[in-house]
Amino acid sequence: MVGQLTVNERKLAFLILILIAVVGLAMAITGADKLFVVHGLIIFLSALGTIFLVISGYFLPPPDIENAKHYYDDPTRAGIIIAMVWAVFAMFIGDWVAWLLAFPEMTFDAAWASFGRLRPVHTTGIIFGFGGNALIATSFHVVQRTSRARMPDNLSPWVVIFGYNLFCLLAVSGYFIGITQSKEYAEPEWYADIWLVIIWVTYFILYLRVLARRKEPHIYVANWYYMAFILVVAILHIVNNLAIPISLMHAKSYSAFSGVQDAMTQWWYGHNAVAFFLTAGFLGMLYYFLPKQAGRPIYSYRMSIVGFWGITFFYMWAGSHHLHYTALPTWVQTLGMTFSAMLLIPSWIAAGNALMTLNGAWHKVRDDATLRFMMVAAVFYGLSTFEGSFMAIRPVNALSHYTDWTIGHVHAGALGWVALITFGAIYALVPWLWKQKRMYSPKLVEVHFWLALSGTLIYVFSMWNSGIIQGLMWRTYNESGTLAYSFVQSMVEMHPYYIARAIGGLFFLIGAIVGCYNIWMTVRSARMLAGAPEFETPDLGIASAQEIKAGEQA
Ligand code: HEM
Ligand code: HEM
Ligand SMILES: [Cu+2]
Repeated sequence: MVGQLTVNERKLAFLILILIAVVGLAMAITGADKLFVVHGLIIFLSALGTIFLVISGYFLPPPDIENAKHYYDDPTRAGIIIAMVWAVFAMFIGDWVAWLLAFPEMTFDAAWASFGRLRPVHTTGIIFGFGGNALIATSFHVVQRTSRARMPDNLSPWVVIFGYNLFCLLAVSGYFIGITQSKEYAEPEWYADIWLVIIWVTYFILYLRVLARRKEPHIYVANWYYMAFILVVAILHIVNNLAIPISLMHAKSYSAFSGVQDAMTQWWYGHNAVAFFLTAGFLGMLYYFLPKQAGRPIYSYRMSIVGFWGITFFYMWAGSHHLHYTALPTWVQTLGMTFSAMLLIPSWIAAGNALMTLNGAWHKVRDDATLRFMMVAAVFYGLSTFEGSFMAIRPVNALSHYTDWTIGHVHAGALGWVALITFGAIYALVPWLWKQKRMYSPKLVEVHFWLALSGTLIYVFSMWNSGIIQGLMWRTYNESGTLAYSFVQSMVEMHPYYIARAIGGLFFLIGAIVGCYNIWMTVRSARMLAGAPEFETPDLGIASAQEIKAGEQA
């Protein structure tokens, strides 16, 4: 990593890290509560560790000029590996939580192992650790290729990757020890939030700087999706996390909002985190990697643009579907419901566009598990958005809300769509980046595919069953007008489904571990072949963005 930095960049990296270390140390020394001290130490040690990394390469010869003519891919390589580490960690915790729900005694009487703490470790680790790193890594790749422009400097992408992972580390370590502001998907406290703002703004500016250097007149549609992801996540994060810390030496803060305004702000955030983190960013991934891997232009470039504006506009208004039958004014609920129904149109435009792109390449879908990952992801994207629009209808939500149906919907999107498209993109990207003809073992990609697909189906089907049973049991009355079942009776009914879900999750986790092994072996064989003539990757084709776009004319 350091070998690629110029002398000035090394100095700057050193200074920035010293500054972070000082802040961490100050937090640790002045902290008025123990939790704050622990986080100060984590910041201090992370910066210190990275300083050693920089120092160890400080006197390496600076990069040659030749190098600067190539795309800068080291941060992408690092980002992919970090994403896979988060994947295994957070899926392991997810499966643990799944077993915990079936066997509640598994907490061993330890606070850190309770459901309330492990669950956000799973959601944050998987969405932000796995998903976020994969989005950052692939966006660096895509923006350089489709703009035919290199990173403007070598330091900024590393700042983004280091800074972002420090944020994830603060978040996840915090939940274990009991730091949370109790806002779903926005649990980290004020100092971590401020740090993320700095990193996210750096990321957005970096993205714009690459685009400003572009030699391609057109800005390819994948970049629009990635930019919407970066920009909107910044807005959501800043507004939802407005809070006042009880002091500058405490980890705790109070939200600037209260009551129903707080709820609405939170679900405007939570819903649009789904929209712009778990959807727009991954659609950017889809629109680049699927046509590339299929070797076909996008079916309709116009549809991809129309879909973009539909998704960005409609999603913004739909957040209130998380607050049906609450103190929120009915008209706001109705507004959210209406926009959720309309959302189906741009969602299916995107899913349909992806599937139609495969026309003429279906034999490749049959033979190539990487492409099949992407194809199935598009199908699950279509399914989960249909389900979401349906669940947003108020009377339907009366049944689904508070039940496992929601969890089933979440994981149809999260496993079926987000994780599968990511694995597809990573399996395409790893051989390109490490200059190999293909993955170490295409057989293992195939094995991963079937484990992931069966795991997803088992997970989603068991949650649909359990969710609908729960919903129906909770609303069944007997002749005297009282509830026919107690809550515990419904819990007993859930037990077999919870075990099934945990087994499905285990399949999914094993698949991810197989993926790690395969990626590791690909990287290793690339290292062993270092010095041998490089395989010319198809991806370096200059006119790539143009070719992918050419769909309509063809
Ligand atoms: C090995 C695979 C996985 C397993 C076993 C698993 C398991 C779980 C469990 C047990 C819960 C708690 C459910 C509850 O509160 O009743 C949960 C929640 C959640 N998981 Fe996963 N998960 C997995 C993968 C993923 C992935 C890949 C993502 C995202 C990309 C994800 C995102 C979420 C989200 C957003 C929630 C919160 C859902 C809600 O409260 O509505 N999970 N998961
Ligand atoms: C047209 C698109 C979609 C619509 C209209 C939609 C709608 C909904 C609705 C109505 C709920 C239930 C709210 C409740 O009863 O509490 C929900 C929950 C959720 N959906 Fe979707 N959904 C869509 C797509 C997706 C996708 C693609 C993903 C994931 C990649 C996703 C992730 C989630 C999550 C994480 C939750 C749980 C939030 C929570 O309570 O923690 N949704 N969605
Ligand atoms: Cu929503």
